[in-house]
Amino acid sequence: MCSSEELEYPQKLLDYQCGFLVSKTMFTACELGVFDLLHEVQEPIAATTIASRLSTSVDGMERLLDACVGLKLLKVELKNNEGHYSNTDVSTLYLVKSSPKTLYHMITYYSQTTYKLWHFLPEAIREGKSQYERGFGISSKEVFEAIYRSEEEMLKFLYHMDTIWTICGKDIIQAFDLSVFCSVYDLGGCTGGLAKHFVSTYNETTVTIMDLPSVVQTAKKKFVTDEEQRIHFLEGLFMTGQKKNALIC
Ligand SMILES: C[S@@+](CC[C@H](N)C(=O)[O-])C[C@H]1O[C@@H](n2cnc3c(N)ncnc32)[C@H](O)[C@@H]1O
Repeated sequence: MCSSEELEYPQKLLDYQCGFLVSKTMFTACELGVFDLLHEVQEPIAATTIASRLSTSVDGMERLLDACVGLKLLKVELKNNEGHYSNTDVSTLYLVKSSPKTLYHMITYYSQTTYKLWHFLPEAIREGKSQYERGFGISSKEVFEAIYRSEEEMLKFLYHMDTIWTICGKDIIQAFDLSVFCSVYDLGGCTGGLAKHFVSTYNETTVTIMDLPSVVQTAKKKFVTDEEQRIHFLEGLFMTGQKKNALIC
């Protein structure tokens, strides 16, 4: 049932209609390095300075900064009649690239990959298939071949996946009592985001991550340190219909 307010004024629909404008404003500020610069300078600075440091137009930057103030991603104060901008506490924690809790990698993935693919949502619904071919010129039937179309793209995806666990991993692990399991296999365990929370919550548990060889090699190099000794890796393929590796859990 709709409320009479909703029938009088379609606020929800207007919000849905404009949702992508909000997303793209935050994505753009992240990608251009606005939050990183403001974190680096550690004091409120004018739009002209920000535009010059980030090599953008002044007019465009002023509009972006004011939109970010409206979205509460930035703060502004007047000094000599000129707006000076700084990060909010939330932006410092989640939007600055160097923060341990940064969403930067997930945001840039959404901006550069997910956003582009969602442009073809009508085609995806009509055809019932992913739109990597239209979006990125990759015709593979295997979606992970498209996602991992280059080493650079694979790394971007892995950082994107890892970010999710830095935000909600602890809550997910603590939502269940998993203490009875001393040996855990994480199929498609990727960078070990879940595994790290597992071994830090349960002192006796070992986790074996099974993933594609290239992913395992990158995870070992860039995401899991030697100190995390209770995390092991297994290279292989699952669900391909090919009997390349037997996996017994
Ligand atoms: C959506 S990601 C999820 C990653 C991880 N479970 C997480 O939550 O962060 C799916 C994972 O499955 C892996 N994967 C996809 N197809 C695979 C296959 N045929 N064999 C092994 N791993 C595969 C990918 O490399 C990726 O790490």
